[in-house]
Amino acid sequence: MLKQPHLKYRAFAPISLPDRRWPGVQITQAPLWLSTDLRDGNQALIEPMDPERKLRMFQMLVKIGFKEIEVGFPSASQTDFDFVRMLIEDGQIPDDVTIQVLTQARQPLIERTFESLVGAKRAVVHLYNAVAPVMRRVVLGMTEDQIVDLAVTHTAMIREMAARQPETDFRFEYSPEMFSGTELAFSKRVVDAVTEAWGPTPERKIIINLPTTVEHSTPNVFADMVEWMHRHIERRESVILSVHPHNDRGTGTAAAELALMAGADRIEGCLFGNGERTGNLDLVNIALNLYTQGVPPGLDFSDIDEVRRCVEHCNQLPVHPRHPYVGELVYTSFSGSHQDAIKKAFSARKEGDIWEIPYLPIDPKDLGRSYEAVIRVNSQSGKGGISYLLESEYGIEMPRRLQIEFSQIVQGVMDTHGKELGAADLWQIFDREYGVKQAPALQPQIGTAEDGQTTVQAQADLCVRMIKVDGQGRGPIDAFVEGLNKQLQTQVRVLDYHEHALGSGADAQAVAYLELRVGEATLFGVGMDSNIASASLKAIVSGLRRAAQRGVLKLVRLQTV
Ligand SMILES: CC(=O)SCCNC(=O)CCNC(=O)[C@H](O)C(C)(C)COP(=O)(O)OP(=O)(O)OC[C@H]1O[C@@H](n2cnc3c(N)ncnc32)[C@H](O)[C@@H]1OP(=O)(O)O
Ligand SMILES: CC(C)C(=O)C(=O)O
Repeated sequence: MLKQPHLKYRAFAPISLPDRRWPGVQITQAPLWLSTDLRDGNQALIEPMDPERKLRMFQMLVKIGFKEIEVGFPSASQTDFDFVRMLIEDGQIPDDVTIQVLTQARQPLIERTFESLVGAKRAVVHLYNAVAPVMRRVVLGMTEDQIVDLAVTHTAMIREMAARQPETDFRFEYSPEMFSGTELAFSKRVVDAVTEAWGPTPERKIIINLPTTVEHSTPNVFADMVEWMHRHIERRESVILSVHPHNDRGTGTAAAELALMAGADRIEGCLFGNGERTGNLDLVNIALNLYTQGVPPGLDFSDIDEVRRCVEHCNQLPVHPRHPYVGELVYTSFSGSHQDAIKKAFSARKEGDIWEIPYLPIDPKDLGRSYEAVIRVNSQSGKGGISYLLESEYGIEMPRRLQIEFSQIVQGVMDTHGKELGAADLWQIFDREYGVKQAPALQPQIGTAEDGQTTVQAQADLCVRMIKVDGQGRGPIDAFVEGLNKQLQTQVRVLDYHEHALGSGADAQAVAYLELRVGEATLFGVGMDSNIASASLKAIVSGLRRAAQRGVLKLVRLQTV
């Protein structure tokens, strides 16, 4: 065994392009898109799609807005051949959509390919052959000249066959397979020869597609290679320069974006990055990256979960929960500081503002997702997340110091159970702690004394005892506290007061949050009632009951009801 096994690998070589321009380029428009889900994606599946799945995928791609769709390798299998026939014969191809099919540079395969396309209005015939040194040497056993000849001969053959089926508007794509592992000068030689053999014009361009069949360099090297081709190939004005990245190093998206900056016009890939090995380029990722820069991608992902369901059904492969833009967890923050920032940014945001929500690069609603899962609470969460959930799901707008108090209570529960808490769990904890829903009746009678002061008579169940309250003050709260203090050894003071309405119309409720000083302790009480004064009095009782449970409340007189 080798002592240093890494020494069997060769490092990729940088490209000499000192005046490279791509690093300063900004992408300001969407590329032409080609979905190869039904070809490169399909050929990588454990079980290739059956006709039902193929059609469902095709229809989804059309619905998303793809105008060029590679639908298969019709000479490879009867299933692929029949699918192309079905699309054509059943009129499944909309007028503004062009199908594309792949073939090797072998006459019988090309003949079969043309057979599959009889009757199509438009089609792109896509020819490939490997050009990289290892493929020339090991797989094809051909010299450079023979490779050029292979490509040119079969391009000419396709041209002739296309001329024999004039009812179809044929376009042509050529891929020097393994371009990213090939000497640039040789790629240019093959591509120029093929372009000449096809004879494109600026009005009827050839598609030259540069694949990273296997990604084996950093994306800047691929960008250099694309820019070099963009600047050196002949008849550039008659060429649509396309790229076809794979994702072996996990940088397929970066490679595609840098390639666009380097001069590529068109991108091939699959939805959510299905495809050989680590997959093809993820087209959704690129499209939505553009979207978040204010560039319309021309593809519709406004119901991204529908697309995901379709892709999972057709590919019989799951999409990872952390997959960009679509994963189940990608709009969810668990950690406290993220939740805090999101909550504050949502509160500060006004209709029509630029989207600037920290930790949320895109508005989930733009993709048909809700804000429900944006914040989830576990042991990493803080007050921001907890209060966001109670506010968004139950309309509870806790004042800041109550948020701090309540988050410590939640943390205690979390430390005991260690599980995620949903909004309903938080509401249960809140209700249990502050006794909101089952608050004891107060039966308050609020009146006005001769001197204009407010009078309150009520009964208050303080856990330890039910007491009768009879007080007078500047308002109902003041009067109630005055009445309470006459009977309490531990004196009560109201430090802060917040209230808001919950719901509207006949069912509207007021929620009051009162911060109390009870002896040496400071704590909150919460009250809910259809009457705002009663909600406040209930909040005081709620706080005192909590104080009693902690043993910090002492009565002076035992004046029971
Ligand atoms: C990077 C890519 O994704 S390219 C697309 C790859 N996709 C597929 O291969 C899926 C569909 N393919 C198939 O079903 C089959 O490979 C077929 C039907 C096309 C051909 O099958 P077979 O004739 O049995 O050949 P096989 O698959 O073993 O291919 C190898 C032969 O094709 C030759 N070959 C490979 N690529 C090409 C090409 N682009 N042009 C011409 N010949 C080629 C090889 O040199 C080899 O030739 P040899 O038999 O003389 O050694
Ligand atoms: C046929 C070509 C474009 C291909 O699929 C690849 O090189 O990955």
